[in-house]
Amino acid sequence: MKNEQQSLLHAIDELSQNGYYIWDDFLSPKEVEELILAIQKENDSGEFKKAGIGKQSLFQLDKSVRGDFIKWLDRSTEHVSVQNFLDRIEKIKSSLNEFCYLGLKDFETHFAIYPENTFYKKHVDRFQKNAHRVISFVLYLNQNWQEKDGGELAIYLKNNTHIVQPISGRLILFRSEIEHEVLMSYKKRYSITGWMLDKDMSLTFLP
Ligand SMILES: O=C(O)CCC(=O)C(=O)O
Ligand SMILES: [Fe+2]
Repeated sequence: MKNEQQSLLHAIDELSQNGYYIWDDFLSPKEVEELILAIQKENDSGEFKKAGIGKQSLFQLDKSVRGDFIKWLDRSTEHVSVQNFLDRIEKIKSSLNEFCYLGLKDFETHFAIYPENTFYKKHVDRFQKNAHRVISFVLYLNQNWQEKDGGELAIYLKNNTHIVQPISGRLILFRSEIEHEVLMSYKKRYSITGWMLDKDMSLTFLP
């Protein structure tokens, strides 16, 4: 059994070699449970908004591209489970800077709910108008996920496609310029998605 520091170093090593890393049991079932309760509470109080594509003036809503609903997260959250998750991500970010000199300055993250029969078409997270996303991460919160539920993440690597099941407690990290897609989800799908940035979040409107 690896200790926390060894797991972290292993993740960073794999991420830098392969461009992505799947970290199973990143959170315990109890931690996942608490995050699901937090998501449901926010959703019940109407905090989720239909997700758009593009930034600022380019922002648009288009159900034929993505069907998820999101709620942005930050440190002011009342949910301790979210604060703990943000701390874990912060630690990965610092280690990536320490060992890979990525110069990451900040990260942004949101809860995501994909209702039944929704998807997110093939895209990249880093593009001309959103050039500051360096590493994407997604934590999955789908207890008892089964093949028939769908909603897998397809990542399109140079020579092969990797299909990632959105299993509870699993974190995936990948370079934001890699093409990827959320396949049709036949069951309500919960996750936390985020991006590590090479600029302070308040400055990302700058080139
Ligand atoms: O939920 C996932 O598996 C990926 C989500 C995604 O690609 C995005 O929000 O940009
Ligand atoms: Fe994405």
